[in-house]
Amino acid sequence: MATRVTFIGAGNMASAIIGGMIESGHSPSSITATSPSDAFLAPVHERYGIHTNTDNVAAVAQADVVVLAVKPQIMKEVCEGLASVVQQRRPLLISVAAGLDAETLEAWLGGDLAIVRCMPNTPALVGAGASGLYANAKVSDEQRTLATELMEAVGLVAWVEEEPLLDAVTAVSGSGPAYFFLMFEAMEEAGVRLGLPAETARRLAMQTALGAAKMAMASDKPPEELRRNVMSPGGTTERAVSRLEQGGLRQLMAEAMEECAERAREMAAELGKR
Ligand SMILES: NC(=O)C1=CN([C@@H]2O[C@H](COP(=O)(O)OP(=O)(O)OC[C@H]3O[C@@H](n4cnc5c(N)ncnc54)[C@H](O)[C@@H]3O)[C@@H](O)[C@H]2O)C=CC1
Ligand SMILES: O=C(O)[C@@H]1CCC=N1
Repeated sequence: MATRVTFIGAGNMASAIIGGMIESGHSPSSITATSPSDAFLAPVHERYGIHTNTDNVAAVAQADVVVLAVKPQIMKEVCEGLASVVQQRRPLLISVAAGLDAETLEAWLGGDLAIVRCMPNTPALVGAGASGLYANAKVSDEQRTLATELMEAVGLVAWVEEEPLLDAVTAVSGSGPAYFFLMFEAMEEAGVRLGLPAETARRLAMQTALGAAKMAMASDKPPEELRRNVMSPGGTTERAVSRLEQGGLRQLMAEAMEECAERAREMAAELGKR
């Protein structure tokens, strides 16, 4: 029988993973999503044909894998409500919440449990996600494989062996799509200032990002060399890139990503002691 996966929460991240799983051939009948609100459940049910349930406990009672996909701020309440069914059923637990560490989650769920922490990103929706995974000591090799298979269905998987590194994963890929979306906004605005229709500037910017990512992934050359290949000496790209360097792009990225990881640590401290 297919592995039965229950998502607690049916928001942006859960829907992205569910959409990607179905796209990659996972049977909708083996997936359930929960939410206290039908407003979140109706769209995922209609779009993907999965089971939905407003009762978390009933949905977990049938599950082999439980993906905890609610906001970190309500995770304690959700976990405590699930502790008894989880202790009975003992599914593999996968938390996608930023910050919250495995020890805290395990304690909220009643202790002695196999927990995988996963930091995914929303491009999972189109099968192009990037997830960092960490397993606590109770996760078996078989369960690691299961978590890998689940998340590989929606994109790239990278395991980290030290839990704090998930905050770095959050800074690179969990929050990363937003950096690129911001870049698209900025490139579109600048393209419009240079006279292009907004739609044309947007489509050119996105296709360029896609092309650059595909090319860099297919190449054995480092990004620096690929960049230099675009920069003809004395040409246009050199002028643009030196403006970005003068403006401190690298330092700005370093600072933004440090802030991101710091916020994940703060959230863990704030929420863990509740
Ligand atoms: N949005 C993103 O790009 C990413 C989000 N995450 C993590 O994913 C988690 C969810 O984030 P989003 O999907 O963005 O939030 P969201 O607000 O879109 O979704 C949260 C979902 O939880 C449901 N919910 C609320 N109370 C509940 C309860 N008591 N029982 C069951 N479901 C309940 C809501 O109805 C909603 O469906 C967070 O912990 C976040 O840190 C991780 C990586 C990326
Ligand atoms: O912004 C957040 O807190 C979540 C975690 C990573 C992406 N979105």
